[in-house]
Amino acid sequence: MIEIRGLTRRFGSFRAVDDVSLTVTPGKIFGLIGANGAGKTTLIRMLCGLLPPSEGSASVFGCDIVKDRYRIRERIGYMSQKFSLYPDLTVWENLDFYARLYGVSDRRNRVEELVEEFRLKESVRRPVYALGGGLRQRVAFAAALVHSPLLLILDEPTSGVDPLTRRLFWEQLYERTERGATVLVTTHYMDEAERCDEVALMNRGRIVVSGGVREIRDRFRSRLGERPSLEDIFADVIRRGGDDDKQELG
Ligand SMILES: Nc1ncnc2c1ncn2[C@@H]1O[C@H](COP(=O)(O)OP(=O)(O)OP(=O)(O)O)[C@@H](O)[C@H]1O
Repeated sequence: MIEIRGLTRRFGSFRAVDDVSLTVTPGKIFGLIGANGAGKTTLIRMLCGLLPPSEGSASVFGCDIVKDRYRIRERIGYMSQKFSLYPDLTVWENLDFYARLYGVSDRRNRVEELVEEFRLKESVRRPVYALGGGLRQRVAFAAALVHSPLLLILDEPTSGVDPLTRRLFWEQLYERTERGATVLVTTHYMDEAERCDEVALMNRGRIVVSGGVREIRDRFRSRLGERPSLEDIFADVIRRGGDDDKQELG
């Protein structure tokens, strides 16, 4: 679904993303984990065709992120950290706007479906500026799904939202993957990392651990005990300088 080979993005001499290679398997939830400034958003913006790479290459749905960027953008559902909704429009108008933008054929039905799924019924006539943070995130998530994309790229969708909304988000992500979609999600919540099928930990622009959650745990078992948490594993790798885990643990 996503193939990344040696992707690098420099800002001046600073490498925000540094020689990243990754594969995201179709139908899975892939978690990109890392502290603030690790390079997650920069990597995602390149994958969405919003920022050209300095070096390396990547493909999404087999489309090149530079040459075919417009085709990629049409086919993914991207929820950025930045506020993507129109504050003066109502919830319904925002969803309808995005449905129109993506050429959704039965707009009314699709918007109604999303209102139902994201429990927005009471808020449909309210302007977005008047909504609380959790509700706004729900609307932004619904907007990213309006064209039923097969790939969802979500940049910290649960940052600052209430526990109920977080649960709703995760239920939605499981449901989407069950229906065949693929999800790439960034987070710095470790409990959310544990909910993913596959994860990659980013530190200072580089991927320092990646793989299936179970497989990563197995790799670290001898070193960190019977059932190490991802938090223990990530803390251990970063403490030891990041890049050396593969050489040391094989
Ligand atoms: N346009 C830019 N110009 C210069 N530096 C940038 C630019 N965009 C990002 N950076 C720098 O690149 C680094 C990685 O930023 P990025 O936003 O990708 O990190 P992140 O892991 O997504 O963190 P956060 O969770 O805070 O968004 C940071 O040090 C940031 O200051």
